[in-house]
Amino acid sequence: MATHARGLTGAAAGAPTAPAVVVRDLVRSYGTGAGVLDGLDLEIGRGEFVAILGRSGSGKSTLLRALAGLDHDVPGTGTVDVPRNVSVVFQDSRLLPWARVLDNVVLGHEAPPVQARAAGIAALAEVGLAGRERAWPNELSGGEQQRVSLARSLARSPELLLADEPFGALDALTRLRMHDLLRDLLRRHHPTVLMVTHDVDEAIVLADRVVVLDKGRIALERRTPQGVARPGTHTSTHATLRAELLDALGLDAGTGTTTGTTTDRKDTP
Ligand SMILES: Nc1ncnc2c1ncn2[C@@H]1O[C@H](COP(=O)(O)OP(=O)(O)OP(=O)(O)O)[C@@H](O)[C@H]1O
Repeated sequence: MATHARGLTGAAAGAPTAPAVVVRDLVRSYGTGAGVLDGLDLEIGRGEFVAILGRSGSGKSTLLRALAGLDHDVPGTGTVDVPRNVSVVFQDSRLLPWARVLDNVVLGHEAPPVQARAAGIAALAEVGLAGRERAWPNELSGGEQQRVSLARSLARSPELLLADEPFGALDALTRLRMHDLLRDLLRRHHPTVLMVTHDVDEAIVLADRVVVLDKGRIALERRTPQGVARPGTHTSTHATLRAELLDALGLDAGTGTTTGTTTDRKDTP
């Protein structure tokens, strides 16, 4: 069976340069067919932001769920090492409609109630929702609900933030505002981030490194212009990288739009 080790052990735990996430030979298969993940290897450095692209059904969410430890019912092998404190943000904010905003943020928080509420109030202020603590989720816009979702993650000071198409349901303008907010939050909190997205441009402008999944393995990985090049890697300009990623996704670079190029486009009639 696959293992999901919480917390790095041994020499890795004490070494400042040790990766935050280490995935080795990860196999996941839902049925009797070919594995959705087929011996995938991935390392993510501490504080690094990795975006995962891939065609629909390429296994992006399956990988994210494995890192989140949410896949105990999925047969597979391999090892996943992640930090102890992991938060997940999904495409839909998953707020409880019967709980006020602050209660949604602190629900399940491990700290004593007073500290949890203080952390929740601070996190809501950080995402620009100071004063909305007592609002009900249905009184908020989609973008505001996603801000609450980010606040809920932030309030837990995660070492690893996993995001599954966190801005996928938002309109283009709100999405750009959320990009600015996320950058701002990451500058202050420095978690390690793995974000699944269908948007090639979003991946390039936000992440340090972009990884393309195909047939359950990594087909391509590239540093972005803002990513720090390491020995053995190369850094491209946005346009070059975009063309390269689209090619790896089997898309034509000419299909881009002003709001971003999504990897879903081929599947859309
Ligand atoms: N619970 C499940 N039971 C059976 N098959 C599943 C299950 N979850 C996912 N799959 C299958 O595994 C494959 C990979 O799914 P996954 O959700 O990881 O893909 P994805 O790359 O995130 O796709 P998308 O971009 O469309 O969200 C798909 O073929 C999907 O149908």
